[in-house]
Amino acid sequence: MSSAPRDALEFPESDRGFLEPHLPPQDGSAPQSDLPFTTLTFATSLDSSLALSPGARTVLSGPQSKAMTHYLRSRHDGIVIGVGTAVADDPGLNCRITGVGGYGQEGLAGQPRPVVIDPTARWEFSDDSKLFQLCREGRGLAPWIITAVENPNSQKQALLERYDGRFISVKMIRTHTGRHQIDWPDLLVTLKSNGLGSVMIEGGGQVIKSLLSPPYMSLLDSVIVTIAPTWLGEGGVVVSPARRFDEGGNAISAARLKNVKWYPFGEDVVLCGQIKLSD
Ligand SMILES: NC(=O)C1=CN([C@@H]2O[C@H](COP(=O)(O)OP(=O)(O)OC[C@H]3O[C@@H](n4cnc5c(N)ncnc54)[C@H](O)[C@@H]3O)[C@@H](O)[C@H]2O)C=CC1
Ligand SMILES: Nc1nc(O)c(N)c(N[C@@H]2O[C@H](COP(=O)(O)O)[C@@H](O)[C@H]2O)n1
Repeated sequence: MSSAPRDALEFPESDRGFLEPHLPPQDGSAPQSDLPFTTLTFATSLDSSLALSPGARTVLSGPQSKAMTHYLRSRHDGIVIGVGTAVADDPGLNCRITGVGGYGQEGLAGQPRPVVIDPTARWEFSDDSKLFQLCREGRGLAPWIITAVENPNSQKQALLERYDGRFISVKMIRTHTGRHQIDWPDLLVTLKSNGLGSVMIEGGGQVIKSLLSPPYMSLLDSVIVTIAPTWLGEGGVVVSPARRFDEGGNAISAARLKNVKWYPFGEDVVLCGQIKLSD
């Protein structure tokens, strides 16, 4: 054991039990699959915003639900975010729960692999980026960057490789508006084949919106949302999936949860459930 850094978080045993049915099984009871156990998890305001604006790092979770998110990180092998979040937040994407590697334990056991979806390899990370600071301090893993670019910038490649991160080039679909659209099953299979048996997808808005659309929402095993008692107001990064219509052309709900449980957590409430796929 080594001493835990000052930013270590506590998440007591007594708070962990309720999450267990919503987490990747620890007893090997998960069915054999090419796909990882996939959890969608994020924090939202009462007006369904993730952040004050696309470029603004915004604290929504209170101390208890923040610690819960770090516990979730300890229970998944990878954390997936979009490049918009990487650029806006310069995130750490490590697990800061006391007892994991770098937080009271030698090595990096319990640290998730950060995975950044960056179709055009536009993220201008450097040695000063938070992720690499944490790598140097032995408190986190280097990112894998998912891109459609076949030969990304060699300086960026060298920096990534210095910390044992890498670019992973995948095929992406181009939509009629010219945007890249990841093939989610293909990405998840790639992550599993690279050793990530479970992943949590944290956001941001575009990532969540695309995952909450058919057919991709069926890939989600679990959804865990922290709801903070605040309205961020107009101009926020809103989570609102594309509209859906029934055969008669009437608008229907875009996505719905089943097996829902609500847990008050400090001033926040944590909502756990699974995607309801049909009536
Ligand atoms: N409250 C919370 O829990 C969280 C808040 N955030 C916030 O969200 C904001 C960023 O959200 P966004 O601007 O929506 O950015 P984003 O993180 O969703 O990234 C958008 C970019 O990622 C790529 N991307 C996303 N989905 C893709 C797909 N399906 N296929 C291919 N490429 C895809 C594209 O390059 C796109 O431009 C930040 O302000 C951040 O702080 C982010 C994560 C969690
Ligand atoms: N659970 C949660 N609550 C919030 O209030 C948030 N703003 C986020 N954001 C996500 O966490 C990432 C930051 O992680 P580090 O603290 O830097 O490790 C951020 O990039 C979002 O993915 N999440």
